[in-house]
Amino acid sequence: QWDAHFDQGRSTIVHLFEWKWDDIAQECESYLGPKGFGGVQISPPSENLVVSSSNRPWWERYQVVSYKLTTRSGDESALKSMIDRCNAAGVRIYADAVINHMTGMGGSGTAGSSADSDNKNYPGVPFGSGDFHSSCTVNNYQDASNVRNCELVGLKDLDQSKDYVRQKIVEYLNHLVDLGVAGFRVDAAKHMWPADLAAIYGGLKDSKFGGKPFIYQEVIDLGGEAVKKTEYTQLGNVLDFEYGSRLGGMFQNRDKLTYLKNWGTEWGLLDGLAATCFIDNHDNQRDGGDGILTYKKSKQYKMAIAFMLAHPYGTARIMSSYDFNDKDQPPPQDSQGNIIGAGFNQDGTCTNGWICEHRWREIANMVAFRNIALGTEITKWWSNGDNQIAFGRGDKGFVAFTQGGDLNQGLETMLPDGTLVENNVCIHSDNVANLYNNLLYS
Ligand SMILES: O=C(/C=C/c1ccc(O)c(O)c1)N[C@@H](Cc1ccc(O)cc1)C(=O)NCCCOc1c(-c2ccc(O)c(O)c2)oc2cc(O)cc(O)c2c1=O
Ligand SMILES: [Ca+2]
Repeated sequence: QWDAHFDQGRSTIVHLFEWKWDDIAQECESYLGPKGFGGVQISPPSENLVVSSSNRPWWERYQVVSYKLTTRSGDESALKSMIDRCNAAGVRIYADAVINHMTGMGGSGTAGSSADSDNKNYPGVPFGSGDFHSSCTVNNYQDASNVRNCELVGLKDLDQSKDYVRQKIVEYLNHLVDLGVAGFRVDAAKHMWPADLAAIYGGLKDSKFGGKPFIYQEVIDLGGEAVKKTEYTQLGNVLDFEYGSRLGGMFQNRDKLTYLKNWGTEWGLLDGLAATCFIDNHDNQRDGGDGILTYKKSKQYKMAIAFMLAHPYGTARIMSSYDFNDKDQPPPQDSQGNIIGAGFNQDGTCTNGWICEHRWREIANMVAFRNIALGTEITKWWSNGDNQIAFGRGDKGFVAFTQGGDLNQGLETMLPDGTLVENNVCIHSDNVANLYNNLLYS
């Protein structure tokens, strides 16, 4: 459950948030495969409530109505076709699995199923009131039972201790394994008991790539709560929210870059073998506060992403967003509520309101850097004791970062003599000229 099943020489996941299946298939073949991406995290493929009242907000995809595979991203045949095309391009697919709850609102879903949330009745599965916890509210993060056994913001809370509930969830996840997914991002894992998740993961078929599907669990733990991220690491990987929070601070001058010399578990991060790391995600890029770097602060964001991809720690995931101003804003859509996918400029950047961070040169090239450096450790760490650092990865690559003015320094590397195939990349932040070298040697 800790193995992402990446194709040989690939290592990074991109979250193509709210993309349609047909567009993902095309992106796998035309960009992600050729550029060496390892996998795509897709939005929840399960039927969700149509929330017209708020103009189809992004979070409607987390309002589960049934496990039927029809959403605004496409239907089951489009999903199957996309998975096959991406796997053929060397790009794995990880499905966002929303299995803690069902929608907290009544109405109908993207596959036409009805949801009667007041009576906890979801005929599309089917689930009935006996399959849910009582309707207490999650309101005390100091009480682990409250967090697991009550309703998160009104979402009806499934009781995964029940055999029937486990069976329906396992059936859903195994259906996706049959379609060829390589694993799952487990939404709101913090709100489910590790023992129940263990039983569910235990029921999963082996992936088509051999061994259990890759599991990476969303456990929002920034310290101070009863539920700990370490409770889930023996079940699979865990998305470490401290990673993006701490690194986002470092690349906003919160502290001196020199302190990144021991970046990893000494900073309170999970063991790298159990950690899926990221700078921002679909939720905290909207309401994570200023400490979370996003595409909106592109200079610092690119530096933080570059550091994440240059450093050997964890399994890296990058966010690919659409532009938004208010936190509920839906993906680009037409008047009928159909998602309008990205278009592409001559230079490969995206149009139609999509940011496509994964196509930014500095990010895409560092995805390649990470692949080239696989299996190597940090070598030749250098710092000026303040806000300038540099390090190599074995004899495969070398990077330098500065938040303290131009870096004029001879740097010792283990790189063989060779020709520079990528020139320097200068990132000019608001205050000082930052230079980070993205040196790729053939
Ligand atoms: O902002 C949102 C949605 C956020 C969200 C969605 C998916 C995620 O994976 C996530 O991490 C957050 N939702 C809006 C709108 C909303 C949605 C549903 C609802 O019943 C009420 C309001 C909102 O204002 N939500 C309240 C604050 C965010 O509280 C949510 C959390 C959450 C936040 C902080 C935590 O420490 C934590 O453990 C859980 O997880 C969700 C998971 C879901 O699967 C669906 C959800 O609606 C939510 C979710 O509302
Ligand atoms: Ca729960």
